[in-house]
Amino acid sequence: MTQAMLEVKGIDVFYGASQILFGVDLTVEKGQTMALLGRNGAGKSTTFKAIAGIAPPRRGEINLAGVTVSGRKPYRIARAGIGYVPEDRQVFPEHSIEDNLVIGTKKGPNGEDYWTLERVYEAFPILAGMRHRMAGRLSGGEQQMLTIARTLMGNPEILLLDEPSEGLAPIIVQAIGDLIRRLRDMGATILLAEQNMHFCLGIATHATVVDKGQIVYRDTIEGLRANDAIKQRYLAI
Ligand SMILES: Nc1ncnc2c1ncn2[C@@H]1O[C@H](COP(=O)(O)OP(=O)(O)OP(=O)(O)O)[C@@H](O)[C@H]1O
Repeated sequence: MTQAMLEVKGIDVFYGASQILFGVDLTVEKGQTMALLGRNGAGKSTTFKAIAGIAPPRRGEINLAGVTVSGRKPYRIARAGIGYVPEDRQVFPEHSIEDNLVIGTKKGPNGEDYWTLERVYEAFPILAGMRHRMAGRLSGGEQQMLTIARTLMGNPEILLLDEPSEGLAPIIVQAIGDLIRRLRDMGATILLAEQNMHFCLGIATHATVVDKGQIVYRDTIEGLRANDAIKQRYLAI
């Protein structure tokens, strides 16, 4: 049996006294692009925050390549190989694109150094063309790309993308989609949270649906595409 890259096992997450996640199970195998779908407020971002160690689960555990990472501080989880790209694009605005990328440079947990400045510029030609521009002067879509690129510079084992298409113009959404597809085709392991199911249908290989803090469905993306009942019930199309 192949070992899962990411295994979320029965996590309960609370914000203060309110329980937000109820026994969430989620598995991502190496090389999969898993879409985590659900309505606004369903618990997608909270699941990501739990994995990244920002909202530590009260029960359950999270394993990366068989090693338990839940309970560690966020920086140690990042160092273990979880590359988390939060919803709010976080760039260093007073620094150039190139400086932002260099700041993110790190070998992977097993010494991997596939992602170098050169390779990132190859994958993100739009960033290469303006490498000396201040990050604060980029558009929202360009900042989103820079945040993804900077996270890749840390050579993560798995990339967590929280609603990368949110608030962006359709043409930029398409460019971000093309980029994620390229990463997928290179064999990257990706967990992608989205409200926009249509965006995921052309990108993801698998889908998990969360509703009211519980997992209600998991299948291949083809399975989801063919399942009108699930789409209507949980994804409001
Ligand atoms: N810091 C917080 N304190 C209390 N409740 C919160 C907090 N953050 C989120 N919630 C609540 O947790 C639930 C799940 O939110 P979450 O952000 O995980 O949903 P989501 O599926 O990512 O939706 P969105 O698309 O809006 O980001 C919502 O009911 C939300 O109101």
